[in-house]
Amino acid sequence: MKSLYSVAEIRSIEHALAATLPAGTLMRRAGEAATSAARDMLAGHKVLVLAGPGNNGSDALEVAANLAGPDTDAQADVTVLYFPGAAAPSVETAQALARARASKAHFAGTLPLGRDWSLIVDGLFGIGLERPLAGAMRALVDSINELGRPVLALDVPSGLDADTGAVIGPDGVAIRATRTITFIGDKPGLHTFEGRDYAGQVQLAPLGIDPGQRPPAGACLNEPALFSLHLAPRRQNSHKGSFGDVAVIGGAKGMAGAPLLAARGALFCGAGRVFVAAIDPLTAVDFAQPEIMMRDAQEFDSGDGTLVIGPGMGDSVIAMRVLFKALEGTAPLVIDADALNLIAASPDLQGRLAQRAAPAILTPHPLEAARLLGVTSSVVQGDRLAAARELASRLNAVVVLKGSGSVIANASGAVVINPTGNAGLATAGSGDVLAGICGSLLAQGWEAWEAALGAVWVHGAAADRLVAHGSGPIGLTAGELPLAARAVLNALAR
Ligand SMILES: NC(=O)C1=CN([C@@H]2O[C@H](COP(=O)(O)OP(=O)(O)OC[C@H]3O[C@@H](n4cnc5c(N)ncnc54)[C@H](O)[C@@H]3O)[C@@H](O)[C@H]2O)[C@@H](O)CC1
Ligand SMILES: Nc1ncnc2c1ncn2[C@@H]1O[C@H](COP(=O)(O)OP(=O)(O)O)[C@@H](O)[C@H]1O
Ligand SMILES: [K+]
Repeated sequence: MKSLYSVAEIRSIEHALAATLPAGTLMRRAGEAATSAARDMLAGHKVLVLAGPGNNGSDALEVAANLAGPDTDAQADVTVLYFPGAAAPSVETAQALARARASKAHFAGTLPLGRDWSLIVDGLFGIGLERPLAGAMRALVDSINELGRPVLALDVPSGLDADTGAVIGPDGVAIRATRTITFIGDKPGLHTFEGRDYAGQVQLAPLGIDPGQRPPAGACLNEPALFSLHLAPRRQNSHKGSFGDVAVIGGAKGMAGAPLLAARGALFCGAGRVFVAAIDPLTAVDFAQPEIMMRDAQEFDSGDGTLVIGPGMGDSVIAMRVLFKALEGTAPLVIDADALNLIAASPDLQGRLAQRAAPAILTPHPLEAARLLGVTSSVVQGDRLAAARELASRLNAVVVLKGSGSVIANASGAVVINPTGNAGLATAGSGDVLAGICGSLLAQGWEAWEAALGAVWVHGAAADRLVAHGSGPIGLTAGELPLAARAVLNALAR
């Protein structure tokens, strides 16, 4: 399992280890691991090392000392910008500082201009960041980001909250890294919200601590192992009834495309039969996808099939009535888009949803999640893990909080962050396709938790596959996702 540790969890691991390891051991190991990552990235010899007042700065000073070396033929020409704190440095920091000063590294007072840095090492702040970067430090971070040179961040890009992936603000700044080498355990903030943009490629350096010495983490990264129990090649002796029915309920006037996209997501990920039950039926057949059966939502009886409710559904009286009926019934549900907004506006519907025994997956984007929680979308984005956890527990459902690094949570408090997908998905209709894939996996007998994890993984990997083949991220369309998702799912099942 790819565990993700909160700052509090890292601190408690650190606390437990302090009793067993000689002082400074972890800092030296962090310095060595980061030095080797820096050497790996270094194409040239001019290195700028930014060292802050805490232990993140000590790690950086270790890197500076290692890269510059005491000998004249050391490979790197290292410049250090060191920011001592108001308090006296710790014994470890003082040792790292003495090592760096004894090396060939130059200490500068301000950012030297006109130097073509081969690599910048960011050791300003790690998990000890307490407030937004201000003054000279803020200006320095702006200048570093403008240089556009390769940056290796130590532990966490400075300015980023390791728990939430938010740049500490308001109107905050953070180092934009090419790569982040993170120590002891990986951290959620590197993988969601702004974290993916600021951390770049994430590398874990466990510092010699074996996983058995670490307590279970509160979150983890999504990976096929988490849903592989449902991945299997199809039996030859199967028929369409073996793979379930999905009915997508939605499609108010002017929004017919949304349920069709969801239906295609469901069809191409293997549901046996797929229906669109439209609020305002416009067409008897989808000529581009004649396999999809078109029905009128008011007359439709889904039997024991899976319902995907909400895409393009609107907020009419008919939409409300159909949603009420779905919540009263016992069908497995995927609840998306307008259906989420209707539920957000009705404490009665929220109560009914929470009381249901049948599985439900909710797929809100941040604004929909905010409406459900009665807060603003910036509050949701400010702590995506907490928001997803809270919604799952309040509404007794599996929740997929969408966006860069989608967060999947369940009512028992499990939280997973999805690493697949890219900004090509920031296009109308891609969420509809995701809802359809969720419904498809539910209809094929997957448990709600694994269906959500599998669908989010496959949906993101489909977008990654399209980008790898040149179809995006700019201009990627939601309609291209179902075919790519099919390829990803079949590859996984093999
Ligand atoms: N947890 C561990 O066991 C290990 C931690 N290590 C390093 O230690 C780091 C944590 O060290 P610290 O707890 O000293 O924290 P940091 O080095 O992240 O920063 C804390 C210091 O910065 C000050 N500060 C915080 N925000 C500020 C701001 N916005 N402007 C100005 N000053 C600010 C604090 O008052 C404090 O002096 C980790 O990120 C990692 O790099 C590694 O050496 C390996 C082992
Ligand atoms: N920048 C991004 N990086 C990764 N995934 C993204 C990004 N932007 C959007 N997505 C994904 O695309 C989908 C968009 O869904 P949604 O916002 O509901 O759009 P729509 O309602 O138009 O279909 C979600 O699965 C979301 O996680
Ligand atoms: K840092």
